[in-house]
Amino acid sequence: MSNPTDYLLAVEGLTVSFDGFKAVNDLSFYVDANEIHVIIGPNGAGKTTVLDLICGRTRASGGSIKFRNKELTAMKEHEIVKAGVGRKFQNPSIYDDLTVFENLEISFPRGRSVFGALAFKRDAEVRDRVAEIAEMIFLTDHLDQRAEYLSHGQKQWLEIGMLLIQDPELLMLDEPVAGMSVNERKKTAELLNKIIQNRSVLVIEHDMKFVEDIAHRVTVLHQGKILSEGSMERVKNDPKVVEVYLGH
Ligand SMILES: Nc1ncnc2c1ncn2[C@@H]1O[C@H](COP(=O)(O)OP(=O)(O)OP(=O)(O)O)[C@@H](O)[C@H]1O
Repeated sequence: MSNPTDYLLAVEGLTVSFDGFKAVNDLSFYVDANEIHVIIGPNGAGKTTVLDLICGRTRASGGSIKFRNKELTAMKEHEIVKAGVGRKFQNPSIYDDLTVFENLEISFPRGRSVFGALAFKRDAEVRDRVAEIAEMIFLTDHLDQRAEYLSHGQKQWLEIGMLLIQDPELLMLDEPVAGMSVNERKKTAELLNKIIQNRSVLVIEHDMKFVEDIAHRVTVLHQGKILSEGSMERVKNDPKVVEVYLGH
C-alpha cells in the first residue's frame, strides 16, 4: 500500500460544515504526480467546495490536505499559491483592456526588483517564457490582441496560461470547457495532456465526453462523500453512479 507521503496531494478525512450541514464529509482522495484527476458529481455534491478548501478560500472543520507533504489547512491562500497550487475559477479573471502578451507578462512571478544589465536579462527571460506559454495555449498569433476580443475559449486558455507561467505543481480547474466549441474542447484536452509532463491537474467537469478524453482517474462525489472512484470506464459502469448522476 502506498504511503500518503508518496502522493503529490493527499486529502484525508476532509470535512467542512456550513451551519451544521456537511458539504464535504470525511472525504479522502489522492492525486499522483503527472496525473489528471477529475471530480464529477451532481449539483451541490461539494465539488467546488473541495477546491475552495484546497486553495485555502474555505477553512476545513476537520481532516487534512497534504501537498508535497506540507499541511495546507493551516496555510493562507497566498502561501498555498506560493507552495505551488494554482486555481482557475469558472469565470475568467483576465484583464480585458490588456493584450494577451501583457496579461501573461503581469502574471510572471516577480522576484526582487533588479536593475541595469540584470533587468535587461530578466526582460528577455520574461519574453521567452511568454512566447513559450502563448504557443502552448494556442495564442501565438494573438499576442498583440486585446483580451476582450478573444473568443470565450481563448479567454479560458489565456487564464490557464496566466497560471502556467507561475509553474504550479498542481493546477485546479473548475469546468474548463463549459461553453467551448467542440474544437476548443479538443484543443483543451490536448493542452492538459501536454502540461501534465511537469505537473498534476485536478479538474471539476460535467462534460462526460471531455472527462473520457482526459481523466486518468475519476472521483465521483455525492453529498460530500465519495460515491465511486477509478478509471472513467469503471466509474461510468458503476450502477450507483448511473443512478445518482449519469442516468439523468
Ligand atoms: N459558503 C457556504 N455557505 C453555506 N453553504 C455552502 C457554502 N458553500 C457551499 N455551500 C453548500 O454546500 C453544498 C455543496 O456546494 P458546491 O458548490 O461545492 O457543490 P458542487 O458540487 O460544486 O455543485 P455544482 O455542480 O452545482 O457547482 C451546496 O449545498 C451548497 O449550497
